Amino acid sequence: MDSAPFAEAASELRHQFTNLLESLSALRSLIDLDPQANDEETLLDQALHTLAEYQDLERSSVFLLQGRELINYSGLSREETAPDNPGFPEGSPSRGTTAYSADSGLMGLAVQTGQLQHCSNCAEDTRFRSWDGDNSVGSLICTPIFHLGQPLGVLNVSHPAPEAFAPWHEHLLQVFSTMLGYMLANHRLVHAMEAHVQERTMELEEALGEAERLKRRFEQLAIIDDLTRIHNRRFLFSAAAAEIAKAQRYRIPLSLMLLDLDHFKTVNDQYGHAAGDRVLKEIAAYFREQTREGDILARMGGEEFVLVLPGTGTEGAQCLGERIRRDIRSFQWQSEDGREFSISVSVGLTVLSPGDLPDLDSHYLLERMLAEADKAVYRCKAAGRDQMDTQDLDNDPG
Ligand SMILES: Nc1nc2c(ncn2[C@@H]2O[C@H](COP(=O)(O)OP(=O)(O)OP(=O)(O)O)[C@@H](O)[C@H]2O)c(=O)[nH]1
Repeated sequence: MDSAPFAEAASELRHQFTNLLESLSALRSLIDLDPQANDEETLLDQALHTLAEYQDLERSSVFLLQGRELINYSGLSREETAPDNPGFPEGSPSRGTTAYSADSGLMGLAVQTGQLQHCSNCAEDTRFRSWDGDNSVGSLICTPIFHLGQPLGVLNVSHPAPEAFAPWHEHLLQVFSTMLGYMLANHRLVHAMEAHVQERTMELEEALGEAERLKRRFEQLAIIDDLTRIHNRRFLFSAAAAEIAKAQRYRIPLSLMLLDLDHFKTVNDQYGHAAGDRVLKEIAAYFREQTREGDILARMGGEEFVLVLPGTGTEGAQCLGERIRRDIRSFQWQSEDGREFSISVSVGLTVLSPGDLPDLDSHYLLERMLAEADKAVYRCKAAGRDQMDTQDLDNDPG
């Protein structure tokens, strides 16, 4: 019995079995690619490498659809399948520079019909148009890449010899391009989500920044007097108590001055409320000029201001208070209708000297200093205004 046909059949079977195994290996390697790790071009390059690793393909490339054009994204020739030599085949168009109409040619046909296009003898097939006069293509398969019914591009494999591809090549490429479609869609989805998350994160950061600015603005507004733009009573109570605590701890003097404008009601009554407002603003600005860094200036309310001077004892504070009194007396204002007027101020001073009442709570001490300064102001008013009086804190133990 002639055993040759059996040997031939066995050899063919072995050949087909090897092809099947290699096809499965190519598909398995494709599954192993991480679609999230790379950009689209790298992903396609890696996909073509897995294909070339297991199959006898001379060239392969992927063209992606952009509008009505197919743009080359990845390409590989046999020589380049060495691990450290990825890229386009020599002489073929470089990445991203060649565009084919998606409405014509073999690739166009693949996109339009959604069917694999197999050109087994390119020299004689009228559907085939060579790249820039390249006649080295004998066989070509263009497989459409689709995902959920949407065309994404075309996977091309070619061989210089005609009739190079068998039906199992077509089957493999169809499965391969379907999986490639899933990978591409997955990759785009992940990246679109990442971009979306990044955009939302930036928006959130901007909103947080804005909220922080608004918070600071409101905090600022809460401690600033509307009319004069200097600090208000709320600020005074927290800031001055802290300064008093510091003065007690480091045993340094601290002066507190209450400045109460005299007969301010008369200013409003005689020259108008607008003139009164202007006086308050300008006097606040003048007080600000007189303060040093670290001093606290606040409008207590109405026509009453407070100056807290850390590190300043009785002599320095009296000197400043007297200068302020004289200056204010000398200022001339004008009403809306051109009448000139001046005002005066009564200054009540109290001084915390080093070692004074060290055990008292700073908030309580502040209240006490304000009350003492108020007594001093009261005495000024009673004595005819436009003067300064000092109330010694020790003279009136709480
Ligand atoms: N224009 C203006 N007037 C204010 C403001 N706040 C308080 N006043 C006025 O300041 C005046 C304070 O009057 P009084 O408390 O009687 O004190 P005074 O007239 O200065 O008299 P003495 O303090 O006793 O010298 C009132 O007429 C208030 O209406 C303000 O923001 N703008």
